[in-house]
Amino acid sequence: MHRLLPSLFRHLAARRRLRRWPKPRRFDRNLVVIGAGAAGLVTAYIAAAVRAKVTLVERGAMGGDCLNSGCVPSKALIRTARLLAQIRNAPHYGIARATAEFDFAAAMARVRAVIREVAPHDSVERYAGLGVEVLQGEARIVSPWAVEVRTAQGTQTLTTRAIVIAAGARPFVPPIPGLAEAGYLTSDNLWDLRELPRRLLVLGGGPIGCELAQCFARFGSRVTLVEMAPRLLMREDADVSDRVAGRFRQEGVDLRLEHKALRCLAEDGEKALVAECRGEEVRLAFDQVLVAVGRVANTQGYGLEELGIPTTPARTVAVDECLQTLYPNIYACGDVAGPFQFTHTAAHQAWYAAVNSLFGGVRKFRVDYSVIPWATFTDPEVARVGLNEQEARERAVPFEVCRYDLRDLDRAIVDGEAHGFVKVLTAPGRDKILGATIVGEHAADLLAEFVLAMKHGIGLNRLLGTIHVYPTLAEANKQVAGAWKRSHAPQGVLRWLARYHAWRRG
Ligand SMILES: Cc1cc2nc3c(=O)[nH]c(=O)nc-3n(C[C@H](O)[C@H](O)[C@H](O)COP(=O)(O)OP(=O)(O)OC[C@H]3O[C@@H](n4cnc5c(N)ncnc54)[C@H](O)[C@@H]3O)c2cc1C
Ligand SMILES: NC(=O)c1ccc[n+]([C@@H]2O[C@H](COP(=O)([O-])OP(=O)(O)OC[C@H]3O[C@@H](n4cnc5c(N)ncnc54)[C@H](O)[C@@H]3O)[C@@H](O)[C@H]2O)c1
Repeated sequence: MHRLLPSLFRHLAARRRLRRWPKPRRFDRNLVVIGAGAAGLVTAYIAAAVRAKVTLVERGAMGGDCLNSGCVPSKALIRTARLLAQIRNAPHYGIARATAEFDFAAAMARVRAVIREVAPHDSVERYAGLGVEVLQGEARIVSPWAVEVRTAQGTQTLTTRAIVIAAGARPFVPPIPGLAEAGYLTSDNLWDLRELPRRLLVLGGGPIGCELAQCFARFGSRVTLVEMAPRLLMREDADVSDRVAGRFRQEGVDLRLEHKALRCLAEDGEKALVAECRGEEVRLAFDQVLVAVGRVANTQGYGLEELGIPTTPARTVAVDECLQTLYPNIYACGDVAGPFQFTHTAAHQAWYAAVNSLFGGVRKFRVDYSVIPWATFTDPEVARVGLNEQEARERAVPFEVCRYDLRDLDRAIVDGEAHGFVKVLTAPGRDKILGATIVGEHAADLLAEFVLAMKHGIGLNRLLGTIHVYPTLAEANKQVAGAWKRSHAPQGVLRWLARYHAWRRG
């Protein structure tokens, strides 16, 4: 009962807050969704599928960050970079001479072509066909019951039963003196480049910094990666970061870990970043700098301040476990709400935002964050679901670790890609999977089996009992289950069996 009380009080307070605003007698819409990125598109899709009258408002390009400046362009660029790396590695496969004449402008043109090819999936036409009204303009919440939309044709105010905020995030640009004067790239404007930077400084060793630093190094830029933490991809375990850092160094990336950016300067016709490393100042020259030090939610300028909807210390819109804001009919999902910043988590939350905003009066659902996977598409690829070692320790969750090294896997050897590992955390003495990390070729695809297993409570014993095609990379998942089984073999029974067989031999 005591657990229900706070949520009951919250509910009553939210209702009281709503009553302060004049309620229309009739509503134009059941739902207005702000933002047509992954979160907003999926919210609108679900609302239309259950026959609600829904309007989706987008001020920029349909598809948001993922399609236009995030996942799609970055993965298209990675494809080109990977091909170049493979061509360089051709002698390893018995091809004595394979040369490539790389054309950066053409690679960027391909990126734009890929965006155009994917764009119909997120287009106004597709969503109109699904029953969503799409307005291309700037939305502003003027009351919990009304959204004002400014389009090229004029301004209109829509009354609505519910609102879902899916306004996304943007690159965070730190206040580094001289940075604005030096001019900088972010994941928003990088795609406008037509000439390959000769020396590229990448600020930030998170997923964006790592994926793009490796691409540009493979294209032939001299890349310096500056990261203030002691390792890359700090959310992953140290053995994961080490594998990625090792490859980066091999490929010529100048890794500057434990370097904190202090200021940018222009001297002798050259731009440079001054960073601090263990009390010393280091000068790093560059032609272009890419800022990739995190993304910050869009929470200003569209009515949250006026309605008094608060933000969290992480600067996202404050929502409860059902994605509800301070108002019972306003929800938020995707990057604007956090805590994750992925396309698939935005889409996952969107189901809850749509269903809770439309049917919350009857029943509300808490977002299930129990099994969240993600991947960083570097080479080697890094993929994870559930806990890793550092998180398990931080949360004081008891665990055991089993590992399988991909250098032993037949298919990885055949492919000339025998590197990386699969690491699984299990509950002590049991085969219950607490988390899995894969480093290596196609890690993100291989992870799907662990995601399914965790979601449906399938343990390593049942994974071991599942036939995997030979020779595939997916066999690594079975191999790690085998490693777990061997380390948990009942020693007493085995000793007894050895005696039994000896007795049988006479
Ligand atoms: C370089 C890069 C690579 C990435 N790679 C991956 C990846 O491989 N896998 C992955 O899962 N994730 C990846 N991400 C993250 C992923 O792109 C985001 O998590 C995802 O796009 C978030 O979706 P969203 O709908 O919450 O926000 P967004 O896609 O940002 O959509 C929000 C939309 O709201 C609109 N909007 C905002 N305010 C208003 C307003 N007032 N009126 C009207 N419209 C408004 C914006 O114009 C925008 O289109 C990557 C991100 C970057 C930058
Ligand atoms: N493959 C994917 O799924 C994918 C790819 C790209 C981005 N994303 C999403 O986008 C989000 C943002 O990515 P990101 O890489 O920009 O941010 P991030 O927060 O993940 O990493 C930023 C890094 O910059 C470092 N940093 C911050 N300030 C610094 C400074 N002044 N000097 C040096 N280093 C500094 C931080 O220590 C951190 O390691 C990710 O969290 C992820 O959710 C996902």
